[in-house]
Amino acid sequence: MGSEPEAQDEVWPIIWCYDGWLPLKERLQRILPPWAALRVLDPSRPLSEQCADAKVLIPTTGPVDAAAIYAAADLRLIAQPAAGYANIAVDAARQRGVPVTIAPGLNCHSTAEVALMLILMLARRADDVRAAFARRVIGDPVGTELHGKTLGIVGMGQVGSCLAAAARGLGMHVIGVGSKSSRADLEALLSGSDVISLHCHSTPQTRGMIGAAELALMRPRALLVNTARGDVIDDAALLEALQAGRLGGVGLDVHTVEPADPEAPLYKHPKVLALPHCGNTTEEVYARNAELLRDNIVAAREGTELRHRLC
Ligand SMILES: NC(=O)C1=CN([C@@H]2O[C@H](COP(=O)(O)OP(=O)(O)OC[C@H]3O[C@@H](n4cnc5c(N)ncnc54)[C@H](O)[C@@H]3O)[C@@H](O)[C@H]2O)C=CC1
Ligand SMILES: O=CC(=O)O
Repeated sequence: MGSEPEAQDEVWPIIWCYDGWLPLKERLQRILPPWAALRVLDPSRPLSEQCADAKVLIPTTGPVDAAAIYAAADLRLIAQPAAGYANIAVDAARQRGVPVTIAPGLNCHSTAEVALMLILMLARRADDVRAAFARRVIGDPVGTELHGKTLGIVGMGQVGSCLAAAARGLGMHVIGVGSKSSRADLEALLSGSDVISLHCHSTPQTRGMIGAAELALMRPRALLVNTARGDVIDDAALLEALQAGRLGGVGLDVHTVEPADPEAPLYKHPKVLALPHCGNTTEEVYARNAELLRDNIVAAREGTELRHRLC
C-alpha cells in the first residue's frame, strides 16, 4: 500500500492558456521546480473545459474568462507575463479571491524598438526598397526622413516614454496624450502629427478609440503604428480610410483577433505592414518574464509575497 504523498510533493498543474509564446513556455519549463506540471491548452476546446485541476493559469494573449476562473476550483494564481491584461476576467478573479500578477515594464524597451522598427520601415518603404534591390533598381523608391517630423504618442507610459526618448534621439519632435488628456488634446495630436504611435492599454475608454472620425483628422500622408492592442483601432474604419487613399502607411503588431488572418483585406492592403505581435519577443524579455513567472508560482505555493500583483 502506498502512502499519501507529502504536501510538498503535490503536483501543481499549470496551464499555458494559449498555443503561442512557446519559446517563453520552454524557458519557464527549464527553471520550474519539479512539482510544477506545465501543459499547453488544446486550442480547439474552451479553456474552461480543460482547467478544472489548474493551480495556475498563464494567459499570455489567450482569453481567460470567468467560466475558466470558476471551473478551476483550487486556482491559486493567474500569472500574466505581459503588461496588457484586457483578455483576463479580472473582476471574476477578484470575486473568487484569486490573485492576478502582470509584467509591467519588463518589455517596454523591446516593444518600443518594434514600434520604432515599424515607423522606420514605413518611412523608408522597406518592402519597396527590398523589391528594388531584387530588381537591381537604384535610387527609387523615395522614402521620408523622420528628422524634424512630429511623432504623436497616444499613451505616454512605459512603452510610449521609451519610444519618445528614441525618437527624440533621431531629431523628431514628440507630443503625447495620456488618460487625463482631453478630446481636444487628442484631436490636436492626431491632426498635428506626421507619425502616430499607439501605446495605451485596451480599456472600455480606448477600445475603438481610433475610428473614422479620428482617422479623418490625421494628415493625408500620416503613418499610423499600433503596438498596443488591436481593438484600439476600428479595423473597418481603417480599411475604409486606406481604400479612400488616406494615410501614408500603417504598421500593426497587434490585432483584433490573434493570430490574425493574413488573407484578410486589411492585411492585403499594400500600405499595411503587419507583424505577429512580436513587440515582446526577445531573448531578454522572455528571460525576465520566465523568472517572474517562476518566482510568482513559487510564491503562490509558499504563500509569500507576489511580485507585480494587480489584485
Ligand atoms: N506589442 C507588444 O508585444 C506589447 C504590447 N504592449 C501593450 O502596450 C500597452 C502599454 O504598455 P505600457 O506602456 O507598459 O503600459 P503603461 O501602463 O505604462 O502605459 C499606458 C499608458 O496609457 C495611458 N492611457 C490610458 N488611457 C488612455 C487614453 N484614453 N488615452 C491616452 N492614453 C491613455 C496611461 O496614462 C498610461 O500612461 C499595454 O497595455 C499592452 O497592451 C505592451 C508590451 C508589449
Ligand atoms: O503584449 C504584450 C504585453 O506585454 O502586453
